[in-house]
Amino acid sequence: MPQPSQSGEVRRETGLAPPQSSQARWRDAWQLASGYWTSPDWKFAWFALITLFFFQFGTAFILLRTNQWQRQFFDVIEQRNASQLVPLMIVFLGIMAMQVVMILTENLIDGLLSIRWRTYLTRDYLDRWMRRNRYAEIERLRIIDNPDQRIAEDLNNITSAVGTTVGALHIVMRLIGSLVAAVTFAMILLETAPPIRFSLGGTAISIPGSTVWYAAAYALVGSYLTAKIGQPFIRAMMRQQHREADFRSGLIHVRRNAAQIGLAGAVATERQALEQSFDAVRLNFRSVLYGSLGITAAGSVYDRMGTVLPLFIMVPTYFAGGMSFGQLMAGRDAFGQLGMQLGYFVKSYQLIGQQVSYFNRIKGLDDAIDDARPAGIAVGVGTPPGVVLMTEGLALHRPHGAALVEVGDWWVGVGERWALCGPSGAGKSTLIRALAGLWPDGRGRVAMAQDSRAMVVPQRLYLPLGTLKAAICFPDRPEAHDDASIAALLNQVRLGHLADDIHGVRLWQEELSPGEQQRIALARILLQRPTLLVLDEATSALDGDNARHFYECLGAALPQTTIISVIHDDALLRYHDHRLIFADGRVRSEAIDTATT
Ligand SMILES: Nc1ncnc2c1ncn2[C@@H]1O[C@H](COP(=O)(O)OP(=O)(O)OP(=O)(O)O)[C@@H](O)[C@H]1O
Repeated sequence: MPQPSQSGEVRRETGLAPPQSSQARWRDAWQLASGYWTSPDWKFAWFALITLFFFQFGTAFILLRTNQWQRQFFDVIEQRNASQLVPLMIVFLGIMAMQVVMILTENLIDGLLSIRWRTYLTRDYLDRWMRRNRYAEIERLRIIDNPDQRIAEDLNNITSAVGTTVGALHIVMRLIGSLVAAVTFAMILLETAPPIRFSLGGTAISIPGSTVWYAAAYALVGSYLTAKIGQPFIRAMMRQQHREADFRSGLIHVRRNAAQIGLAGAVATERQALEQSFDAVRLNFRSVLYGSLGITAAGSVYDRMGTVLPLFIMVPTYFAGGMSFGQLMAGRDAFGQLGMQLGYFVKSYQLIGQQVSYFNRIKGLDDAIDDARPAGIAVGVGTPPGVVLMTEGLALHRPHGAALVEVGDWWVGVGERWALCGPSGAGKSTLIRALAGLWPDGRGRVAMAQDSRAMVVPQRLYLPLGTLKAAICFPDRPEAHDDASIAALLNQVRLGHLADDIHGVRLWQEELSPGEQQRIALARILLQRPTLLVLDEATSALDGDNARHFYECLGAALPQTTIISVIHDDALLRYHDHRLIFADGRVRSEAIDTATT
């Protein structure tokens, strides 16, 4: 049964995680968000942060000036004073110009900060995800779903400033701006607000600033109700992201295996599986939709009420001659602004909910990266003279602890050629992974000679995107080798017909047959000239003649190279001098009499 990790995220097959405590959630979010401000880019980061912070005061100042302007404007109308209209219009244009300049500058800084922050986080996560083979380990154990989406999309959504998603910093800045503006408008309202008078137990009580209190109460009640209405929406959003990601990875899986699915006549089955996966998206979308409708309804009632409620509250004072028409209109604007700023939470509830789910998913990735268990199998360097590879007390386990095969002590001498034989599933490929340091489950030790240059060739070769030359030279850069030697190699491995195409950029992994890919592997080996070569069924797709040619090329070109190869075909035993036989969870070694094979 998969267990929840520290973040509460569980392995994908169990679905959504139980909710985290809000304290832990805030701590994790803080850790993720704060790193950039102490990174090498800290000067720009702080410059942008401080500038954006002060811009919030600038925005509040502009809102204040607009409010004062409204008051003057409506007073001029009440007094029918036409001569003041032109000067007021000029002031209005000035305020508007200031506002436009501020918005543009703020957007520019926001955008630059967003991409630099994202760059920092993306590099950090790529480093940590790929360091010490964590990315392969996460896939091998299927710890979390879609780490790619978390790095590409969730980090973008957290740091974003422009576009459809409003990022975390943007929301924080708007909250600060709202607070500053709320204080400013509370001061304006205080100017004209009559006190609230009532008697308590015979004592007359007077609280100054009635309108301010009404606006604050209005915003708090609105925020509370929206928070309540919004809770199911957040849960539905988190579910939606998981399901969207599953649907997308299903599509990618079908695309990658298109030919195999067609050959198996399984198009209808796969189509149905995709439909089911999309059904999960579709059904949950209803919850997202109904949740967002609830929030939208709450938001629009809140907005509408905010425009008339202050008039009903202040009109009695106006009728009693306690304020001018301009003050009434400016008071209504101030009430609306105060309510809007205090109630930013109302409007931003969806955004905060989305951010919480992005942070949670990134935290899940963090846990998966940091969740590295101590390796049971130690891999090191240093062997006795004449030994190129050795194991000591090596036992291989399955990922969840069950024993797979007991290898014990095994020494491979310089120049020896070992065949690893045994039934399917006995653990031959797992031993090779352990030798390469990619299988930590088990106990014992693997050591390699200090000066050895090892190369591991799996059954299915990895061909990077790009030219055929890049695929042959990999992991070297293509420029490291000249075209003529690559063409000669292609001839040597019986792929001479591709020699004119080495600069063609194509999907070589899809285009070349498995047997051709195994001959590309041979070309790579001849180019790299390793001192220790480990082959895992590297000729499984070749016909008998080409498989023999493969080993004969190795024998001729790399006579000193030590070779360990997993084989199923006894006809290839003649190219080896020892074999390691896997049977019943153990191994035994024996010498091969090459004269009789
Ligand atoms: N990532 C993994 N997660 C869980 N089990 C695994 C994983 N990789 C391998 N195994 C299991 O370990 C066992 C040994 O697999 P391995 O690939 O080493 O066998 P093999 O001897 O190379 O087989 P074959 O000859 O068919 O290639 C198998 O039962 C396999 O299911």
